[in-house]
Amino acid sequence: MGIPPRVLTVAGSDSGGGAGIQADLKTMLALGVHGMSVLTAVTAQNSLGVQGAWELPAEAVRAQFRSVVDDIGVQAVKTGMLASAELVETVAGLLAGVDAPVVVDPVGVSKHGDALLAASALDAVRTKLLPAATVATPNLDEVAWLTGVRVRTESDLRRAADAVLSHGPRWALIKGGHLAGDAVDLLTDGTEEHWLRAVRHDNRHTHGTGCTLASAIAARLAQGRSVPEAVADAKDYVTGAIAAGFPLGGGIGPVDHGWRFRDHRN
Ligand SMILES: Nc1ncnc2c1ncn2[C@@H]1O[C@H](COP(=O)(O)OP(=O)(O)OP(=O)(O)O)[C@@H](O)[C@H]1O
Ligand SMILES: Cc1ncc(CO)c(N)n1
Repeated sequence: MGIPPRVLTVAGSDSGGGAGIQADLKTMLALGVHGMSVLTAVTAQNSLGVQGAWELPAEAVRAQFRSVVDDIGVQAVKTGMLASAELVETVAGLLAGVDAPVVVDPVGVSKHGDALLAASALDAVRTKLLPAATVATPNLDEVAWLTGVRVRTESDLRRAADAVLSHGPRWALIKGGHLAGDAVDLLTDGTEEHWLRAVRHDNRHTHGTGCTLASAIAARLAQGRSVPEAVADAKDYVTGAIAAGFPLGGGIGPVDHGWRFRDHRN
């Protein structure tokens, strides 16, 4: 019996099930790895926004991390919502002792603009978390607050990537999902450049896109793919999940993490 690669997500809970830990674990199941979680915060969240958020003590984050890493082991780690400077520093310190690729999704705000990271944590993300990343996956708002670079067109993506790389991640994946036109992302390590282009799906049900993409990258890295291969495959997966996103509640519904399993005759 084959043992699947193990992937750890360090992130917050989204009670609505579209983003956060829930998106990460569903993505990992869909891509054939064993998903594990270190919870950093609990959010009360749905299709309309974030109604509340409670951060866990650093001690609880450390204990979950040690339980997983010391016994089970990890082939890749993904980080998402880290809430505060203290948790960013705690997680960055824990990652230093892990010999596995790390995907950092520097989550700042939710799709509705609700804060998921304290403003006081910005410096720790720049100086402690980004240097620990094999791949950092900021969206355009996150690029702006991390580097000051404002991306308005595709031609600005290269400058954004250079600014992110200057903080030390091995690769930067700049997500152009918030631009008009095709959904174009740029992956670069400063030497190689890979442009990832997908048709934009005219679907408002996109809750969880960023978490899903980062977790898919981590899953493929754990399966031994190179960074460019992992990102290309993750992009295909998230594009299909966005195309199949469905309405739930009164606002923005989730992407469909299970789109590859659906029996469309039902
Ligand atoms: N409407 C769309 N159609 C196709 N692809 C999209 C669409 N919107 C975003 N994407 C793609 O989805 C991926 C995630 O990008 P996005 O910029 O939405 O992340 P994000 O803002 O971090 O997500 P989140 O709101 O979950 O934090 C990228 O590959 C992006 O190009
Ligand atoms: C818990 C959580 N993490 C990440 C996101 C991404 O937007 C979200 N909405 N909620």
